[in-house]
Amino acid sequence: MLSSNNIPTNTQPKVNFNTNYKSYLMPTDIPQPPSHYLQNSCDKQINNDSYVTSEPLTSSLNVCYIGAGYVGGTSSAVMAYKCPEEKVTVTVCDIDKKKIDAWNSNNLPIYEPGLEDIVKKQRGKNLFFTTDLNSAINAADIIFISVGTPTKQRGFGAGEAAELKYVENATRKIAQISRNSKIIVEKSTVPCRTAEHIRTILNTNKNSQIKNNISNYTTNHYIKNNNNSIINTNYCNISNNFNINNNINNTPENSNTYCINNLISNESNIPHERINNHPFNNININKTSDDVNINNDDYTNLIDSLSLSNNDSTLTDIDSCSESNTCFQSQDQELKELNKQISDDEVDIKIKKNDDKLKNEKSLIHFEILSNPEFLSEGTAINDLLYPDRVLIGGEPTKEGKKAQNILYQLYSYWIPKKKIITMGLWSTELSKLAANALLAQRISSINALSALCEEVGADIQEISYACGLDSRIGSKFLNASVGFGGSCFKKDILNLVYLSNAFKLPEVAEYWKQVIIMNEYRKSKFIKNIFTKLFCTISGKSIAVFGFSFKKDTKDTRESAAITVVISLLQEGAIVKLYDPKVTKDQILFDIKENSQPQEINENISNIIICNSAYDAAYNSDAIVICTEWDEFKSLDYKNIHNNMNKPAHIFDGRLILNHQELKKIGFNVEAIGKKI
Ligand SMILES: NC(=O)c1ccc[n+]([C@@H]2O[C@H](COP(=O)([O-])OP(=O)(O)OC[C@H]3O[C@@H](n4cnc5c(N)ncnc54)[C@H](O)[C@@H]3O)[C@@H](O)[C@H]2O)c1
Ligand SMILES: O=c1ccn([C@@H]2O[C@H](COP(=O)(O)OP(=O)(O)O[C@H]3O[C@H](CO)[C@@H](O)[C@H](O)[C@H]3O)[C@@H](O)[C@H]2O)c(=O)[nH]1
Repeated sequence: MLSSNNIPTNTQPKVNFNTNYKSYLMPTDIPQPPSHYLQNSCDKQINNDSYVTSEPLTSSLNVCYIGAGYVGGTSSAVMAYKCPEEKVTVTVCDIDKKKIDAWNSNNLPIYEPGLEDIVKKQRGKNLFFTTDLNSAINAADIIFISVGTPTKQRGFGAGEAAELKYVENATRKIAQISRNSKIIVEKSTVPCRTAEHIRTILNTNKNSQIKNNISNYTTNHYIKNNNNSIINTNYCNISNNFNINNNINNTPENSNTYCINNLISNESNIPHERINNHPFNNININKTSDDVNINNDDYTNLIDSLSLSNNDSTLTDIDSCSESNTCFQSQDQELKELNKQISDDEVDIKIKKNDDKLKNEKSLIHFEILSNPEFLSEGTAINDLLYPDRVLIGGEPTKEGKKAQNILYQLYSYWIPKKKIITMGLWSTELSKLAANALLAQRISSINALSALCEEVGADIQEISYACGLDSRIGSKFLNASVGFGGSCFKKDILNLVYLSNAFKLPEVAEYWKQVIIMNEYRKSKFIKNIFTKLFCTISGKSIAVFGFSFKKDTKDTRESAAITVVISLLQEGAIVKLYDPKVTKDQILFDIKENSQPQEINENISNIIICNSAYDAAYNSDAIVICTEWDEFKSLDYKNIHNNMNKPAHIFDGRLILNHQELKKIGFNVEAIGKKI
């Protein structure tokens, strides 16, 4: 049985929230839903009935997640845990072997309360982690794309737009590999209308389409070939190592792909955009010491054998041999057999026959795209996935679209009350995700803007939050003032919204949302400036203990953590930073400091940071404590003892409002906190 020790539990009395559940889905040790869970179902149903039917899933489902990060790893595990093992198999794949190895080990790549127990329970039963994308994609009925969509660093939209190359790569991979129809689900957070791009890429690159292209090009090739002798003077080095991947690499230095492209374009004058779509752009032909020279006949036969093969094994062989030369060996064998003169007529007939067959095959593959954004928060991911406020399923209002929505709806209803599963249009679903994050972040920036005012006028931001939160129209959540919000999502998703607004020529809308980020940066810098001022306007040579480095408690994720900005600023002022975080590793901390330092500062910054094993070690002989993350353990430290071992006057700067400030004052600390005068 599952040990629920680390799975988030709820102390509320058990609620039998869905009597339709089969008993094996509700063993008694599964964490129970929060008491409000069933009562507050969504106020407004968006025409659910027109999208879904009550048909249950009739056959078993193979689910694949592409991307084994925070979202792919946790949501797949919960899906495997909550669905019947004999009905739903979940395979999570990633190109990062280290990450997959970690998912398959006792040392998971991410920390989330409750995650380890669930993974240990399901792994090897109906939950699998693999780097074998091809097999996972091939076997899947439903594929969730859960790769990263960070802010673009270069080129158009740099600093604002979402980097969609990982989504596109995953999509192209699906197109290349798929041999049957699939439902493709956008799980990653993407800009509005990305589903349209995914659909276009899939439909123009599906495997049979690729074969069609090959055969068309081959036709050109032969005709050209017989009309002039260019090919006779061209020799092409092709290694015996085929590797289908998504990297289009046209540089002559790196790959012979260039050679093949040149060959094709020189010969047949095919425009470059067509070359870019050519299947050989998806076949990376690496140079190795085993390079072989392929002459005209072998080359044409090679194309012939690729394009005219009646079964799928040729491409499958190539797919599966990315790290060995076995495929080419068999290819080579095939070439020898095929190495005979074929008359033009024969070729044309052969191509025609295959084109008809392939066109037929192509028409059978259908990809239906759904949008199903994830709303989990780090640190509470398992609870959020078990008891989400809502699940959005966006799809096309077509027969196929509704059918696909219905399948996903049925899958989720294994553990989520049906009223919480909302079906709606694709674009609304995509935008809802950005909107939700923008609204949440906006609340924090609003309260943080007020906190700055509180510090000047003598009001207390916690009292303001309490007073405002009691208004049921406002609500009390996400009104905690802090040193600033962090995490991998808020900033990037708002920037994405800003980019989208500008792209649609709505500069006022863009400016409005941008202000949420400007306020967040302001909140961090005001906090840092206060530390500087209260330490007598010089920090140089002083020891500052920093408590917490992750962007919030209960996660070891440090992406966009406010602590990074605080620590870098302290180091820039010449402080010795003694840092303690209960979960973040030393390597991660040093990586973040290096990444965020100016090149000329890196060495000095690294030599002035000491990673400590406890809060007590960090505070020992320090001049000040700076709380950056609200880890629970910081609330119950022996601050009297800590104070005794600090340089005097001992300062404490509470960037998370988690400490008892009056008690600390009594001990003798100089206490400063966000949004109040102590
Ligand atoms: N982290 C969160 O709390 C959270 C919550 C909700 C939504 N999201 C969104 O979900 C998406 C994923 O976020 P994350 O935090 O899980 O990212 P992550 O960086 O933790 O994981 C992404 C994974 O995708 C893998 N990957 C990239 N390209 C691949 C490919 N072609 N094939 C296979 N694997 C590939 C990477 O190796 C990486 O392991 C983002 O769009 C994010 O905005 C994140
Ligand atoms: O009142 C608050 C609440 C949060 N924070 C900070 O805001 C940041 C984000 O916190 P949170 O939203 O809890 O964590 P995330 O994991 O970033 O989750 C957000 O981003 C995810 C990725 O898109 C979404 O799925 C979630 O719904 C959304 O809450 C953290 O630094 C928190 O410390 C505050 O300062 N004050």
